[in-house]
Amino acid sequence: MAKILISGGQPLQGEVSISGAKNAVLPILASCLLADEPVSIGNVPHLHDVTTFIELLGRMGVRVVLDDRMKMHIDPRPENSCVAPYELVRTMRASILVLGPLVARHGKAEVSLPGGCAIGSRPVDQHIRGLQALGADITVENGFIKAKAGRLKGARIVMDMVTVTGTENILMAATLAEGTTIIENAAQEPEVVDLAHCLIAMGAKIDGIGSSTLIVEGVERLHGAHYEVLPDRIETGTFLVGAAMTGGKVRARGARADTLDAVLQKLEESGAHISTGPDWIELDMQGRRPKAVNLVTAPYPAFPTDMQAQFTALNCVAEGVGVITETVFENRFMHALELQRLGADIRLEGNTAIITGVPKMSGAPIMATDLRASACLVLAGLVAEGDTTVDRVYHIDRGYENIEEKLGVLGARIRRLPG
Ligand SMILES: CC(=O)N[C@H]1[C@@H](OP(=O)(O)OP(=O)(O)OC[C@H]2O[C@@H](n3ccc(=O)[nH]c3=O)[C@H](O)[C@@H]2O)O[C@H](CO)[C@@H](O)[C@@H]1O
Ligand SMILES: C=C(OP(=O)(O)O)C(=O)O
Repeated sequence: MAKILISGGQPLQGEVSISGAKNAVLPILASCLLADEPVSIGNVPHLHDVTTFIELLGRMGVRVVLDDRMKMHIDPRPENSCVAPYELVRTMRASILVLGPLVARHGKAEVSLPGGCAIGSRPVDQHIRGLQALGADITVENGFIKAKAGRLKGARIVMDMVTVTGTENILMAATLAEGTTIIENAAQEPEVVDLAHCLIAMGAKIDGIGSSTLIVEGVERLHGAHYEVLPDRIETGTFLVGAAMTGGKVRARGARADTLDAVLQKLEESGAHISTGPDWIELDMQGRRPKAVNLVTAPYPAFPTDMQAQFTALNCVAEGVGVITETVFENRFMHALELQRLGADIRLEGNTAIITGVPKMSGAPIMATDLRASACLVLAGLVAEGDTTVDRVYHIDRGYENIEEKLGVLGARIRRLPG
């Protein structure tokens, strides 16, 4: 299994370009199943999850071609199967996003239950309930969600909790339903907004984008379109935290500051100087050690759970005591044990981590348990004295494009050791 080796101690300095957002491109790829013409997508990140999603679309007979300008062309027309098999779904939860489009356009879908993962149980009851409200007949049998429907019918759906992919699945299905669908307590994440804009480019009628109430007027068909994916706010935040932890100065190019308010606010609280432009964000720590920050994760626009692990790493080497509370997933502190192996002082109390910053951590072999945990361990390796090897880096490849190359350009001493 490949590992990443980091020799700590170098401040991150320079410019890094930000890739398209994983959590936007995956629902956008799923939305192509709704169209009856080819769709092209730009700013597609090279990620393991994208490859898996393309394989999943391929199993459904969808043709996906990458042109020489790195635009992806997706032709959904030769559909011949509506099954998302376990071996693909189990490696990527976002596979559940084919459920809404398949049932809306083809009136049938069989999607393997995604199951639990390292960060929590992650049920899909809200996806199922929402699609049932639109008229789909859904059963769960032999580990598969089996859905059948005629043309879906618009409905008012109040989500029990804010769910990102749940909102996306229902939103996509509602675009082809007859009549009006109102989704209350909808997720407001920038990736949901990006999906809505892509659906509009394909001919959907959606109001309330970016708010907690989405109103969808169903249309007969969605047509082809071209869409450019939003820059990845979590990748951006990860590099900025790296700069803050190492006392460095980094400019993230192709980044969107307006999607990162809560994160930038916490970085400023940690002592960083932040400047922004229309498509860049610069963080300057001026060689200082960060100050510890307190934060609570919650749905957008509050602090994102996908940045929690990275800030846990920052607090490990900060001045003072930082308290981090995770409210979105029930088991998202797996990185704490690994950080302790590097010498971090972390006390876990239920869904809260109390972190007392230490002046120095020291390198050790550590193991990634999930995507953002692996990013946090790489960041910790950048400041730990000596060598850190992070094992199971396949997690990081799910969501970060060329992370070791990008960090290398910023001056980190990092390389991949083949498995
Ligand atoms: C591909 C993608 O976009 N992944 C993101 C998405 O995951 P994902 O969409 O899976 O996360 P959700 O927003 O659905 O989860 C939020 C909470 O709702 C619960 N829940 C969700 C659905 C449901 O039917 N029932 C239920 O109980 C979950 O267990 C969790 O506690 O949003 C998360 C929260 O911002 C991010 O961490 C993930 O990176
Ligand atoms: C949890 C994440 O992704 P996923 O929902 O795809 O597991 C993430 O991006 O941090």
